[in-house]
Amino acid sequence: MIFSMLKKFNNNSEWKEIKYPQRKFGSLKYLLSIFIILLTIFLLILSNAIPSLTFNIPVIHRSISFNWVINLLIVAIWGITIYKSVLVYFNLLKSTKSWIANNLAYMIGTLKLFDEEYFENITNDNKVIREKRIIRVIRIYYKETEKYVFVRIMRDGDRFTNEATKLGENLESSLGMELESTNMTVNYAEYIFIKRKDERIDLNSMVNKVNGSEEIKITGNISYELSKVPHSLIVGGTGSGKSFFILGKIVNYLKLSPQADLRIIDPKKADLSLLRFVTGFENKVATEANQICRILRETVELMERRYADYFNDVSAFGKTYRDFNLPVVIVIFDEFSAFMHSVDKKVAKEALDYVFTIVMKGRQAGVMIEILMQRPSADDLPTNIRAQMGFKTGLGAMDSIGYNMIFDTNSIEYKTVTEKGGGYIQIDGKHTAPVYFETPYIDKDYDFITEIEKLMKNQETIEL
Ligand SMILES: Nc1ncnc2c1ncn2[C@@H]1O[C@H](COP(=O)(O)OP(=O)(O)OP(=O)(O)O)[C@@H](O)[C@H]1O
Repeated sequence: MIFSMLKKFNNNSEWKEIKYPQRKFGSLKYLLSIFIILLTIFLLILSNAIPSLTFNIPVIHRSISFNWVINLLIVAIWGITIYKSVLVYFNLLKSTKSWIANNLAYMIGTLKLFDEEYFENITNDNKVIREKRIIRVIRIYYKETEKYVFVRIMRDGDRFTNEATKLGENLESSLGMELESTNMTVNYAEYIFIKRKDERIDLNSMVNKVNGSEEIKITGNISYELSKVPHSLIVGGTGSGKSFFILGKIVNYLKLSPQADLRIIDPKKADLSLLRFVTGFENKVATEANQICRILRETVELMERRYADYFNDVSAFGKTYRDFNLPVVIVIFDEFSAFMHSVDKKVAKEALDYVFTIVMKGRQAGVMIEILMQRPSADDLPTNIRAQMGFKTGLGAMDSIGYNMIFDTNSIEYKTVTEKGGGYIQIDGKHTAPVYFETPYIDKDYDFITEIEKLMKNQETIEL
């Protein structure tokens, strides 16, 4: 029994209900439990349950004579008292340990997430006393894992049903933890908090070697393997940090081994187009429609060549470009929707067909695409392409319609993004819902072009 109690006490991964108002664990009860423990020890000695102890106190033992009824009574009282005192201590420990329960109960109190009604009582001298009683309390459950705290607020059709979906910020400040993601269902609103606060990383910590393969790190808590999440969508308005994010990614893709083979599409001839002045990028930057289609066509041809050369018999079963040490090929397509609107339908269709082929077939051959756009528009980026984007980010302040378009979900409570480079991210296989993040920090004096030139000089032979 004690073991099962211990197990129950230690098991944080079960859902626990928040009690409101909380039961006070007063000092009287604490003193009483000490008294019970002392009494238990005394009775243990008297009832001969600890022979070694009775051996040490022969005077007490011999001076009292018991008949069997008294002995039985003592054993019964002993059993009950030891059970009660252990319970009291476990509850005491539990009440001090569960700061989550305490903080959530405090939140219920401060936000008045309960309903009260007046009841009338008649006293002995026939006086009518009106007293307030709590008749309904918002139902909150929580559970803990090593990394997360889950808080579930039940939606029972009462006045708390709507409230349940709006408590993200209050929960964040009550628990002092960062909201990682939310999950809204008809029956409950679930908030998932990360115990270890996520950290913005530095640009130079983005590539990590993990178990022989390279990981791209986005924040302290978020990282992914390119070979598993090949295609990306980055959405953000002017000044949201899109360019810094993609330039940071470019620098780090050039640090991969073998070094990534990058192709840049910048129809607005903005920052990215300047890379054409960097040695090695001359033929890999496109700004005009015909160049853009050429780069896309050449990338598709390279992909087909890789399939013909490396994946043309059963020995390639289950293998990817990494098994043949091929460099990853990444097309970075900036201002995608602006391009689609600025060219005639035939060119737009040709470009879209190439993009579609890459997103459908590119993963195994290591041919990938990153699409950047200002606004997420279902018309500009067809659903069949969007659905293949395993890495999605929405940067900067955006309305929920914008976020919903990127992440295909409308059950998330998004907080206002004020930080430059802040936004929401969802990576397939890593997140089940978008989470807040900040792009790797880049110093304002950082010289991208010089850094990229340096990295290109170190370039190994790249397959063409
Ligand atoms: N990761 C970052 N680290 C440091 N500062 C950043 C970061 N991201 C953005 N900023 C700041 O925000 C400013 C705007 O970022 P950026 O130029 O990337 O926006 P943008 O979305 O590309 O806008 P536009 O489309 O107008 O180019 C930068 O000049 C920089 O000061």
